[in-house]
This record gives sequence, C-alpha cells and structure tokens, in this order.
Amino acid sequence: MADAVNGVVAVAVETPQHTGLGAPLDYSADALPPGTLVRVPLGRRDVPGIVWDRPAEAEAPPELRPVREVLAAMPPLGASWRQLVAFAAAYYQRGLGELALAVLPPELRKLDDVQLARRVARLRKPAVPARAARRAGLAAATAAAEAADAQHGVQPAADTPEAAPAFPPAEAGPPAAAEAPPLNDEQQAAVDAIGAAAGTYLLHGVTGSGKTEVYLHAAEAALAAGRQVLVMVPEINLTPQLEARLAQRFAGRRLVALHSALTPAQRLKHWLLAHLGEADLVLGTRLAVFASLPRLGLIVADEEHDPSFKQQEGARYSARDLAVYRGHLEGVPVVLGSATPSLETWQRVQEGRYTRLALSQRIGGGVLPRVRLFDMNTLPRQRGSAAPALAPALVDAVAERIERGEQSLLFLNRRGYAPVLHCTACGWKSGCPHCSAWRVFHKGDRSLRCHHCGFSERVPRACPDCGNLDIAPLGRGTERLEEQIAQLLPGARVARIDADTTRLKGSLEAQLGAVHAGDVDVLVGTQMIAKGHDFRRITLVAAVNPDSALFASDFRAPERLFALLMQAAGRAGRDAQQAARSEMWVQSWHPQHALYAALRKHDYEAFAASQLEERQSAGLPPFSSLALLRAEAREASIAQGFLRAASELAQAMADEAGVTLYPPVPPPVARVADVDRLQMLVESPSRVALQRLLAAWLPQLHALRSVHKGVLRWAVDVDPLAI
Ligand SMILES: Nc1ncnc2c1ncn2[C@@H]1O[C@H](COP(=O)(O)OP(=O)(O)OP(=O)(O)O)[C@@H](O)[C@H]1O
Ligand SMILES: [Zn+2]
Repeated sequence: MADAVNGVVAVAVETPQHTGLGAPLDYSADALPPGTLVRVPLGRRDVPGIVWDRPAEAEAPPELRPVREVLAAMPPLGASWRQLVAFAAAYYQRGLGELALAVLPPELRKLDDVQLARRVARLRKPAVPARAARRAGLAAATAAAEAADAQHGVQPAADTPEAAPAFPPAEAGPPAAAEAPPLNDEQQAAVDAIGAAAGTYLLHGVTGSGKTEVYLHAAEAALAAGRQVLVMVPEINLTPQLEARLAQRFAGRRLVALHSALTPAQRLKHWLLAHLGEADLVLGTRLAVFASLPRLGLIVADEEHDPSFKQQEGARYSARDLAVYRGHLEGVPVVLGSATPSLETWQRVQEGRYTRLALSQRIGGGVLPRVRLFDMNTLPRQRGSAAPALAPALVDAVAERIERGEQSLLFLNRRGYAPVLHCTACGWKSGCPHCSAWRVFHKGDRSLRCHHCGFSERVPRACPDCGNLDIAPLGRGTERLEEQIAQLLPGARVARIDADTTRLKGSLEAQLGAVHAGDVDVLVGTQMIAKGHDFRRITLVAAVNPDSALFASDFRAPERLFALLMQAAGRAGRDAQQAARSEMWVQSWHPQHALYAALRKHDYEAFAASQLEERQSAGLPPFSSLALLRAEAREASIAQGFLRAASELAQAMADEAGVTLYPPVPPPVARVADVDRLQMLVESPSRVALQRLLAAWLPQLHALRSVHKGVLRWAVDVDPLAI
C-alpha cells in the first residue's frame, strides 16, 4: 500500500453512475495518507473525495489535475473503515466513491478545513465542570432544550450551550437507578462467551428473556477495556427506550445516536464524536454500521431478523450482514439478538459458523402467553354483511382486562380507516390514478391517500363515476378499528399508535409514555407497537387480521409473519406476576395452518426447520444467492426490453457459471407515480459465482441503457429481501 508515490494519489469521488466509473481517480498531490478528506476537480466542478489506497505498481497517466484542498483537520478514515466500504461497494455493486461519500454525514462535505478544524477542536475539549456550574442558574431555562436534545439522542456535552453539569439520564429519575440486576445463569454464560472470543454470536432469547441486559453487560466489558461499542436497532422508534437504558447504565460515558431523524448538524456532530474516539457508545439504525470507530470493541444488532436492516434504495446493503463482516474484519465480537432469528442466521448456526447463546426463560420465570387461535368461520354471519372486525369473545376478553386494570393491545398491520372506498351502485373503487394500487381512506382528515406515491385528495361526497351518494369503506385499518373498539367498549380509554399518529417529533414517546403510565386501556396499532417495547401492564395481545400474509407470493412472507406474531405475543405478560393469565389471540380464517400451530407452541425451532426444508428443496436462500435487477420506465414494454437485452448479454456467462436468469416480471405493485417497474431474478447456488457474474455484467448495462433510452432507472439489489 503506497500513499502518494511520485506525488500521485488515488481519490474516491462520487462519479455519476451512468459513466460506469467506480474506481478511485488519480490526482497529483504531495504525500497524503489514505483516508484523508480532500476536494478535487471533476469535470468542471470541485467535488469532495477521500484519498484511497493506491497500488504501488499502478501507472499514473501523464497529466494529472492537482488536489484542490486537503481537509487535514480531521484524522484520516482508518484502514478498516476503508476496507468495510470497499467490501460493501464491491458486494452490493456500487461505485466505491459513491458509497464511501454516501455513508458520511452530508454536512461534512460542505465544510472547508478551517470550519472543520473549529468543530473538531470544540468536540475534543474535555468537560469543564466550572463552566457547567456557572451555568447551573440557567438550568430551568435550558431544561426544555435539554429534553429536546435527549430526544434527538445527543447527551449534552459540556462544551455546548445546553450543557448540564453531569451526564443526565434521558429519563427523569435518580441517576443511581443505573444499578444492574444480577444476571441469571444463561445471561451470565452469554456474557462470558461474548467476552471470551471474537466471533459472531446469535443471542437467541425468547421475548422478555433479558437480551438487552446481556448487551449492556457485554458493552460494559468492552468499555472497561477502553473500546467503543456500536449498538444497532432496526427502527428509529426503538431507539428512545434503549437510549434511556444505555444512558442510565453508562452515566459518565459519552453516548451518541446516529439515525436519519437527526438534524444534519447533529448527525455531523455525532459522527465526528465517534470518529474522533470521543464517543464511547454509538446507538443507531442501519446507517450506523458505517460509523468510523477507531476503538471499536463490540457490535450488537438487536432484532437482527428485522427487514429494516436492509437499505431499500441506493446501495441496498444489509447492515446486519455488514456488521458480521465488520466484526470479522476488526476481530471484535458481533452479537445478533432475536427471539425469531432470520433463517439465514439460523442456518449459519446449524452450520457451526455462528455460535448460539440461548436465553430460554423469561425474566422472573413468567410463562409465554397462551396462544388462542380464534376460528373466524364460526362467527354467525348476517346475509350480505361483512364479518365483524372483532369476535365477540375477544371483545369480552378485552373488557375483562379493563375491569382488572390491565391493558390490551390490538395489532393490525394496516393504517388508515379503510384500504379502499367503493360505490355500492356502480362498483367504482378509490384507485390511485398514478399507481396500480388503491387509495386509502383516512377519516381523520377525510382524505383519500395513496401510500405509494403520496397522492392525496379530499374524499368525494358522491361517486365520481355515477354520482351515487352511497360510497362506503371496504375492509379496515387501525383508524376504523380504534373507532369500533371505542363503540364496543364505551368508557374504555383507547389509543392508537401508527405512522399517522406519530408524525410529530416526540409524539411517539408521549403516547408510549401514556401506555406505560397506565393511562390507556386498549392500544390499537400497526407493527410499530408489536416490536421491542417493554410494556409491563399488557396481558392480552390480539392479531386482528393476520391471514393475508399466509398466501403472499414472497417466499419470505411466512418467516416474517411468524416473527411478527411471536414479537407481538412477546408484548403480553412481561410482568411475571401477570404472565400466567396473559393471552395472545389470533383471529384467523385458516386456524389449522401449520404456521399458527407452531406459533401456538412458541416453537421457533420447529417452524425454522420446516421452512428451511422447503427453502432447500426449492433452491431458495439461504441455500442459494439471489440478486434482483430492476428497471423503471413510463411504459412496461420499455423496461421489459431493457431487461430482456440485459439477460441476453449475460446468458452465455450465466450458463457457464451455473447462474440462472429468470424472465422479467412486474413486482406486486407494478406502477408507482406513473412509472412502470419490472424486475428480473438472478439466482445461483454459489454466492461467488453470482458475484463474479454481476461484476462482469453490470458495467455493460450502463452502455446498454443508452440504447434503451426510455429507461428511467435501473438498479441491482443483491440479497433482496422482498421479491
Ligand atoms: N437478570 C435480571 N434480573 C432482573 N431483571 C432483569 C434481568 N435481566 C433483565 N431484566 C429485566 O427484565 C425485563 C426484560 O428484559 P429485556 O427488555 O432485556 O428483555 P428482551 O429479551 O430484550 O425482550 P424483548 O426481546 O422481548 O424486547 C427488563 O425490564 C429488564 O430490566
Ligand atoms: Zn399513487
């Protein structure tokens, strides 16, 4: 690895994708260590870049343009960070510079060296107690600002105006609450194993078994050894609770959050704190896997099975898979936690590549809730009317809970009032004019809204086709369920949590707070509330209408449904005192389905075994590797033509390499915002063969596209999650 041999440096820059250039470009400069941020000319512009490793034997072209500016104020990005980025770019088939720059905080590229130097100096300043004490008088005035900041996940540092004297826990309460409960034997064994050797661990713990406590202890050991800890959760809404726990436990340590809801300035600050080694703990969503952490000692991915760990645009990376790679690269333990591991992870455990650490008991010895499959076919039906949303027996069970002062959770994975409106006279339905999808009826603001393109209109008074005044909702979403349960149980305190009720900053925390405080009897919501939360008073969870996923075309649909229902069940009876009478209801038209049978026994292993058997005989992941080539155009035929031509280009290579190219097909929602989409599956039993084919094939597609001018976009998704 030579830096700046003969005054030449390689610089990773964001080259436009259509040029097909992905490799670093050469520039002239005095010796600069790899990882240094620079600005270089590209075409007629100056663009940000990162000095990259340059093979010593590489020849430099005769005329080189000079590096324009060196941002020396920040230490260079380390070798392992560069290797992680290089691996991800190659594996997910993106340009190196494109990916490298995309995973840095966007604000960073706007700064010049002087501005950067100022920020770095400020962040490096140690805490000054005297200044903080002087400011103590301002405490009341700054309390609100602090609370807001805590929500954004930054712990006040002593050098910011809103600084506080000590490192405050994010939740009100005495700082001494940081004491850890003694671990049980299984927890202790898990912590010991993680501390003993680097490697990938599956922390396989039933819901409420104390997985988080294991993360905290493992983190404590890493911190004590002077290392940094990276903790990843799949969704932003799971951060506040974990953040509060981390902040309490590790008072005195610097904790930063990294996720997309931060302001650009916060994201830059947090990222810099991590990169400078000032932050001890980084809590984040998938983008945090690329945080620069010079002292990294432990990586945790909580709820590792969650599809949100996969980025769905740009470089479609799996943060879970990259975490495993990163751990391997840096020789640090990686802990993947789940009650329902992904089948990929489970298979690797079976193969002995990951170590399973089991937490088989709930904390306090509570049992898992009894699963009751309610057969919807047994409900008496009035001619012509739809089945009721809720079985009367379930409503009674909820009423019983209310009488006892316990809470119930009704889970329905569909927001809005009704997924579609229709005219009872002419059959008109509320389709989206721009998408192959229905527009959802939202009663709150009386809108018809497309969840795919965002197109929204006021609900028409009469049928737009025939003028009939009788237009009615079909099916139900959380808004309607909330209304129905309130009608069925007058006086009950019903709350709803979904993407619509949590749009405003802080509203989710406030609503969860009300649930925790016991101010809610019945909680209605989407998957948002089914995962992760440590509710203490819920003794009944009901899946109102989970069947549709049983028959979805995606081969991962059953795996996902099972995980979601196990998670949802896990929200009930988390207080051991109440566990014995806690229940999970599943309303189903197909109660005999094997998936529900496994759910009833809380038998993840049996479910996983049967799924893996099916996958193996069908040649599906984890027994094969997939990639999806997508194309978009105004007309489906144009996208089709491009994918067909692409397929022809690859056919000979594919035959030789044992890779199968499938014909292009439309995805479930084929048209979005007036654009038609098609996708083509590429499959191989060998990951290496697939990778080789993609690397040789995709660069040719840039040229191919210029022939197929109507193609708006094309992209490849390696290890796609949704097919
Ligand atoms: N050894 C222990 N002794 C006493 N309480 C504990 C212990 N370990 C964990 N707890 C408590 O038990 C509860 C459940 O633990 P935790 O939230 O870590 O479970 P989990 O496995 O992460 O749950 P889930 O996966 O369902 O979200 C928490 O309130 C936690 O503080
Ligand atoms: Zn639409």
